[in-house]
Amino acid sequence: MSQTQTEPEIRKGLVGVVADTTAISKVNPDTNSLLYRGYPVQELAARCTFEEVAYLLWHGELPTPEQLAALEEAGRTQRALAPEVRAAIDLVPTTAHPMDVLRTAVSVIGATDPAAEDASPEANYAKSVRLLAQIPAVVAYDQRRRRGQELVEPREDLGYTENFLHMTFGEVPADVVVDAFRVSLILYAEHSFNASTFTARVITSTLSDLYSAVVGAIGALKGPLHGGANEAVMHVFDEIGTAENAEAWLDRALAEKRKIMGFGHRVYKHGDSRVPTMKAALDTLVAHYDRPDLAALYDTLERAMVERKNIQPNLDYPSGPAYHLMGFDTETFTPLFVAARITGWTAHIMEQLASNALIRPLSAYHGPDERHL
Ligand SMILES: CC(=O)SCCNC(=O)CCNC(=O)[C@H](O)C(C)(C)COP(=O)(O)OP(=O)(O)OC[C@H]1O[C@@H](n2cnc3c(N)ncnc32)[C@H](O)[C@@H]1OP(=O)(O)O
Ligand SMILES: O=C([O-])CC(=O)C(=O)O
Repeated sequence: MSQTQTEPEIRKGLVGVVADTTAISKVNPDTNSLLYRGYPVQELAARCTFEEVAYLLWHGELPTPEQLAALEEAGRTQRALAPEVRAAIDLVPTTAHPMDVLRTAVSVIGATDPAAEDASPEANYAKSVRLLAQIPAVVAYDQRRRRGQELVEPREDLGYTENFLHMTFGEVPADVVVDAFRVSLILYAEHSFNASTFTARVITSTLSDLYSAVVGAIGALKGPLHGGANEAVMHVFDEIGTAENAEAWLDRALAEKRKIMGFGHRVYKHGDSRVPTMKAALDTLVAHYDRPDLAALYDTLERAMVERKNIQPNLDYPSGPAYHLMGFDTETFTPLFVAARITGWTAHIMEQLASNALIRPLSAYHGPDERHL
């Protein structure tokens, strides 16, 4: 760049860049609040089913009883794995990460949908409902096959959350477990322009199809700086072992300049608005499963991290151990995040299409000046 040109302002990682408007959710780090279509997420977590929240994110309003019944009915009848999706899952070795299996399965669901290229709002809504219904079957079957267990067929008499757990574990667990799972799904459902949602919007902005956008979003969510952190938190807990080891482990990890999984956030700098609600759900699980040792490790590491770095936990910190207590394998945690976030992603895909502009930022070249052979 010549001396006379002014340097463009680079916002590495797009930090602080407002890329577009959205009416789906509002993350406010100043008031530490998160609204879905205007409703505080804590109120939704206290009072709503996951399907009600899905409907809210997609349509902008909570459903009437008739609208909810229609959504539930549409979901219930699409819960079973199609044979070609099951066959595709079986082709993926169990050495692959479950996020890779889910990414592949969603790709096959898209490739076998005759309406995949239909980008009308009606067709995209139908695809969103289908993915909401089918992702639990993929996640549950993949965990079971890794354990050498048979597939469990869905039950149409159960709600979404109960059926998800039934397909995974072959039984519906205690109410306290079902409820903690429901809360986690609602808290994970949506979070404005996070990396995976933005990925989905970038792909959508080229007028690619909804399934391609979701496959890309799954890839973005997999990374440990984003959704992969809920799995990584559990690996940290396993590495530390017990609460007595937590402070020494943390000091070592910080000295090695490691990022402590489950802590920090790009937007929230004084704590994640969702953590108190998820921590309360974790507490009910700790009591139910009688695991004060896990709670002690959780508290000790959090206290030490706040003391040393003044960095607060994010949602993945309580979700990881909560999913562990529910009985999920650690590698299944991020696919559970997908099962929830499919609602937010698809809401954003539809919002992007309704007012589309190709997303294509500029870059400042810093390679060699023009030269010739
Ligand atoms: C649901 C979700 O996706 S929530 C996010 C889940 N991800 C994680 O939990 C992974 C761990 N956390 C992190 O890596 C980061 O906090 C991120 C990626 C989430 C946010 O990162 P950014 O907004 O880019 O913050 P940034 O990386 O600039 O951090 C600012 C400072 O805090 C430090 N910091 C931030 N998070 C952490 C952490 N978890 N452990 C140690 N140090 C941290 C950084 O090292 C940096 O320090 P420095 O100024 O001395 O270099
Ligand atoms: O908003 C973010 O950057 C990450 C996050 O918490 C989420 O996607 O839930």
